[in-house]
Amino acid sequence: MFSFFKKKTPPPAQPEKQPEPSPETDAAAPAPTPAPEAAPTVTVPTAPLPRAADEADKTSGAGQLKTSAVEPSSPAPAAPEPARRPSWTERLKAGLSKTRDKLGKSLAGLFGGGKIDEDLYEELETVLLTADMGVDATTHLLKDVRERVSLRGLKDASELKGALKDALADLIEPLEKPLQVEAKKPFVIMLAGVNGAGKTTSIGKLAKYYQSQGKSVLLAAGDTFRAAAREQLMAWGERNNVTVIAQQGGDAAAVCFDAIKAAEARGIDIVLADTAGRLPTQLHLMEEIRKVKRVIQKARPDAPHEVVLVLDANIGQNALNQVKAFDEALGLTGLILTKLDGTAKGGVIAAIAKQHPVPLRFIGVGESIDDLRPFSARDYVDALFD
Ligand SMILES: Nc1nc2c(ncn2[C@@H]2O[C@H](COP(=O)(O)OP(=O)(O)OP(=O)(O)O)[C@@H](O)[C@H]2O)c(=O)[nH]1
Repeated sequence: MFSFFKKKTPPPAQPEKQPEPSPETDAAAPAPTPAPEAAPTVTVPTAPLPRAADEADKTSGAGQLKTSAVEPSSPAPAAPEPARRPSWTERLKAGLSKTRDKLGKSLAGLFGGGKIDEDLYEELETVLLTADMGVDATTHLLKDVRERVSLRGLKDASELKGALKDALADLIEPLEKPLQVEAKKPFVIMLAGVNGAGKTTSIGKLAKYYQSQGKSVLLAAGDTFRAAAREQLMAWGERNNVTVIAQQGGDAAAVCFDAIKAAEARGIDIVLADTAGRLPTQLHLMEEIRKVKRVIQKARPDAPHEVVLVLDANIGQNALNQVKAFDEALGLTGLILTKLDGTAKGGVIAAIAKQHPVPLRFIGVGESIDDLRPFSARDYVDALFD
C-alpha cells in the first residue's frame, strides 16, 4: 500500500441522514454487489459545499445532499524531501531491474560474441518467451531481427543487441500516445480493472501528476464496494487539497454523475473516476461497470473522454485477456500498467502491442507518488537493456 494512502486522517464527527433515491441511478440493472453498509448514509462534507456544488446536486436529481465533497481547509505540510531524489530515468531503470535481470542475464550470454546462427536465434526465442512477450510478439521480433541482421550485414552476436532493441522499440512505439486532456473541460477519466490492480493508488498518483501541471482535479470515489478505497481517496484528497466526491455505501454510477456535475459547476479541469475491482468473468459486475459508463454519458454526452484499464504487470500474459474483455465491455481508450517494479514480466507490453494494441498512457514502477509516468517506448527499451 502506498505510504500516502496508509496515513488516515480521522474523519470529523458527522451527522447522518437518509438520502433520497437517485433518479440518475437508473434501475437497468440491480446493484450487483451489495455495499458493505446496510443503508446508504450521508457523509456531511468537512467544509460546506459551495452553492455551485449544491446546484450540481440538484441537477443530478439528488434532492438532498447525498454525496459528500470532502474539501480540506488547508493542505497538509509537505513531507521533508530526501536529499536527492533519483531521476525518473533512474527510477525507471531501478523499477525494471527484475525484468532486466532476467532478460539481461540471458541476453548477455547471447550477445557475448560468436557467430549469428540458427542456434542463437533459437536461444533468443526462448529468452523472449520467458520475459512474457508471448508467442506472437516473439515470432514478430525474431523475423524483424533477422531482417535487420541481413540488411545491416551483421555477423557477430555482439551486434545483435542493437537490432533487438530497435525491433522492440518499433513494435511497442504505437502504444506511446500520451493522453491529451486539454480538449475537454472537465476531461473525464474513468478507471477500471480487476481487484488490487492499482486503480485507487494510480488515481492518487495521476491527481498529483496533473496538479503539478497546473490542472485542477476532482476525484469521484466510485469504488463504493471496498470502503477502504473511498477512505484512501478521501484521506489523500484532504492532504493534497483535492475535492473528493464520495457516497457512503452508495451507487458508483451516481457518485460519478454527481462528480461530473460538481466539476462542471466548479470549472475543474480533470475528473478521475474510480471504480470497484472486478474480474471479467463476473458478468453481473461487468454489466454494472457498463452502467457506470452509461450514467457518465448521461451527465455529459461526450464523456467519459478516457476509459482506462489498470493492469498489474505481475499477471504477465493474463493481461492480454483482461485487455480484450474490458475492451469489449467498455471500449477502452487507454491502459495503465502498474507494478512493473515488482515483476520480471515487463515483456507483456510487447504482447499487448502485437495482439491487442491499446495506447499505454502511463506505467508505474514503484510505490512513491512520482512513480507513475507517461509511457515512452524508447525510455522503456533503454531501461530494459542498458
Ligand atoms: N510496487 C508497486 N505497488 C503498486 C503500484 N501501483 C499500486 N501498487 C500497490 O498495489 C496495491 C493495490 O493498489 P490499489 O490502488 O488499492 O488497487 P485497486 O485496484 O484500487 O484495488 P481494488 O479497489 O480492490 O480493486 C497497493 O498496495 C498499492 O500500493 C506500483 O506501480 N508499484
